[in-house]
Amino acid sequence: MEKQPRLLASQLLLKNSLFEVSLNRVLLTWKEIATKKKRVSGGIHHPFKVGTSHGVSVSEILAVRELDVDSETKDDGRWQKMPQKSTEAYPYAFTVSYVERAWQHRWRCSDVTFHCLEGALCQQWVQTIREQLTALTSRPKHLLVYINPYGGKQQGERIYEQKVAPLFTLASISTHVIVTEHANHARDHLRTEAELKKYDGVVCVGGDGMFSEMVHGLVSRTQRDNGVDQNSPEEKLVPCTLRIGIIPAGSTDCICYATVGINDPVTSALHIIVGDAQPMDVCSVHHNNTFLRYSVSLLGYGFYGDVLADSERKRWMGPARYDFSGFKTFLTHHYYEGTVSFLPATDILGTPRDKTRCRAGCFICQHNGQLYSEDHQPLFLLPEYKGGWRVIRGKFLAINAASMSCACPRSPKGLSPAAHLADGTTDLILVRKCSRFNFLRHLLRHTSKYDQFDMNFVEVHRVRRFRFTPRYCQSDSELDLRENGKRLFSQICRDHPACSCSPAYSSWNCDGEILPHAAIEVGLVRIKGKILDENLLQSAQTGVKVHLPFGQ
Ligand SMILES: CCCCCCCCCCCCC/C=C/[C@@H](O)[C@H](CO)NC(=O)CCCCCCCCCCCCCCC
Ligand SMILES: Nc1ncnc2c1ncn2[C@@H]1O[C@H](COP(=O)(O)OP(=O)(O)OP(=O)(O)O)[C@@H](O)[C@H]1O
Ligand SMILES: [Ca+2]
Repeated sequence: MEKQPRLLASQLLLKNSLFEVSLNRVLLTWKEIATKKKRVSGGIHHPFKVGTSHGVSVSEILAVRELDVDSETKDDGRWQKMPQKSTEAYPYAFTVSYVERAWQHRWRCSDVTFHCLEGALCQQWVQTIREQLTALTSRPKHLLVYINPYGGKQQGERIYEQKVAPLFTLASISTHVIVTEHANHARDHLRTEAELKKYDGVVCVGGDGMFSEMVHGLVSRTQRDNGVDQNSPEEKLVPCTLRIGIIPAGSTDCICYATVGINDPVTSALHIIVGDAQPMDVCSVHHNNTFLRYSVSLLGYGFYGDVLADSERKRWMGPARYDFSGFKTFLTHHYYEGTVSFLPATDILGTPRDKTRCRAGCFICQHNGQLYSEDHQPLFLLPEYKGGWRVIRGKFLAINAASMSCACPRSPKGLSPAAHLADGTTDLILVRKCSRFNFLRHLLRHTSKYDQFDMNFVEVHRVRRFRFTPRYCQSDSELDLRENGKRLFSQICRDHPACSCSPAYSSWNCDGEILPHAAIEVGLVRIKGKILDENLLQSAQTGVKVHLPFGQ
């Protein structure tokens, strides 16, 4: 790395030892200097350096503050005792709070306090570090925060107040906090009312459902403001300018886990404070040219649709509802007949079976995402383009489209471990009808190092678009799916009295929400605008940026 010119360098006291402390535009470093003298040839005494050098990147400094010179000082509501020696000889002090990397992708806030001989020097340090922080333009200063008090274990408000708000205050971030009063409160507020110009980002405290509300609110608002019709699957969307941060307080927290690597509120708050960003693929889901929803993680029909439908009735159980409904759905072992058509992504690097894992600054995302968002009309969108689409008919236990790995605490590697966060593709996983035993083997592999796709009843394709039509597709006005499903189920079973038939329809699980149609068309959202530089590319790829990178 190019050597940066020093902004400041001083000998300061830290925990009663003398340190050489130095700041340039990139790094703050401190290294201990021994106080005892070492005898060298010729009888000259030199101070010698001991201990290792410590360093923190300026981009990961959260705050700096001066301490009072009195022996007891009040700071941040906590009374602190100054070390005896420092108050005598080094009576001025400042504290730097910074990000420390802990175990398994966790980030923590650490403090280091340096003591100075003179007040002017102390102030110079504080002021210079503050200037460095102000120059970091990607950091948010004003955030709009939505808390779902009923997500996950219903701890959203407590998590925010105890773990997140103090960190935002420390980093001088002002917030406007809204505790939601009903489902879709955050979505509708973002879509219609929120004064978005006042903020540098929006934050949700909750699970994947809350994140989905933020995506729908922000994307819809941006399209409406720019006159874009979301009902047309071919329409390019205008990218959102605000980033979305997630503080995990849900049941699955798959978006958070798959982007940051852990569902830990403090880690997420620190990523938000330092202004980290990660673009994300968004799929649009349509039914007969009518827009239904966006999806960023899982679109699942069959197993995951049935688990969700059953678990919604057991919200009172909290996160355990998924295990209960998962077990029950596993035992029912329903399969569903239908046709899946898909457009494989042929022009890309990587496959769903390779060993690469998506990380912050992922090369594959940059390469493939760019291909997808460039301002030319891809061949497959031309009306005369017939080639390339593949059609598979069959009986499926599960049809899953994972636009990201969908890693979560239940499955740390996720539904599709090699899926990419922002490559403009989704991994379409087809699990055909098989025995319960084989399906259990497949499920179990999500929790181990073994490949869940290496089974003859499972196939996986990296796709740009796909369609699903259930076999017993009734008229397009299959609006009340559940009613139709029941009617059809009883009709089929009357036709085959001795069988243990599956119902004709499952439901689509779209990021944890049930969709009202079984027949759907899905495509990766394309974004308007030319790509001018790296930064624009980041947001242009996908339209949605979260505050969270992975792999640090
Ligand atoms: C034997 C253990 C096998 C464990 C297999 C675990 C695979 C787990 C894969 C999880 C994938 C999550 C994808 C994320 C989807 C989110 O957009 C969505 C909203 O939050 N969450 C869910 O729909 C929530 C979906 C939650 C699904 C949980 C499924 C649990 C299956 C349990 C099966 C037990 C069979 C036991 C037989 C003895
Ligand atoms: N005040 C509220 N009352 C009832 N429901 C709400 C409220 N605020 C938000 N919701 C809805 O609660 C649903 C679940 O929220 P959330 O995603 O935060 O938690 P979860 O479902 O437990 O977690 P996960 O999505 O990770 O499985 C969302 O669909 C959201 O629309
Ligand atoms: Ca993807």
